Amino acid sequence: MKILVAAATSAELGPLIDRFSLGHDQPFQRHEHFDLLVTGVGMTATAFALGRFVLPEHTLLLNLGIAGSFDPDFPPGTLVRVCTDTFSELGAEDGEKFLPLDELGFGSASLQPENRRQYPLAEALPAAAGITVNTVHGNEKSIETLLSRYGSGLRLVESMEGAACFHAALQLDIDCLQVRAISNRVERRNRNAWQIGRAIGELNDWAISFLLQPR
Ligand SMILES: O=C(O)c1cccc(C(=O)CC[C@H]2O[C@@H](n3cnc4c(=O)[nH]cnc43)[C@H](O)[C@@H]2O)c1
Repeated sequence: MKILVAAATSAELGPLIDRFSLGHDQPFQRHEHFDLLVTGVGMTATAFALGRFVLPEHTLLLNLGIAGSFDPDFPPGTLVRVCTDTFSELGAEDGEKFLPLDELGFGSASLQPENRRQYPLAEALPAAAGITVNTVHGNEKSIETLLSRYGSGLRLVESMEGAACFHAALQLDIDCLQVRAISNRVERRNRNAWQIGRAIGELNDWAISFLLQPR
């Protein structure tokens, strides 16, 4: 099994990069245990990078990063496994209504990986539902609208890449795990409250253990 680790920024994987003596500046690097891809932020950059760098030998795409949380049970520092992820902005407006992709007849905006293998270290993490966005929510009205669409009790987290990774893995017929460390609550933008260092620490401790498992 060869793992492709994908993250939006090298900063999110700083401790892992140091632990495995990799470089902080190259987008794609090979290591005996895994390959590492830094995609850039957002779904377009992620999809393009995965299209370029996923190789036939990769059997697992491991998407790692920080994320925002809508759920008070997932405060900053919490590690979650995103099991389902939705392109929440893909659709059409009809006056006050939002018509998701599914209702337009263009397939499903919500994706779930179809994994062949089991991954106990990932499966032990709390399960979350993800939405993937181009615009980080930071406005009370848009957060209220979003929660009225998806419900507030859904263990919901937000990233800018997750669903693009699930899409690529499904297209390429490979396993995919998305593990995110919560860096911030999704609320009226309050950058001073983001706990990025703490989230990166938790994420990298987990990822290093995962990659060092005997396979
Ligand atoms: O400022 C820093 O030191 C810093 C270090 C590492 C990473 C960052 C980022 O801003 C990473 C961007 C990345 O984070 C995800 N993210 C985090 N919170 C949210 C959110 O509330 N909504 C959506 N995405 C979020 C996202 O996947 C970005 O790619 C900064």
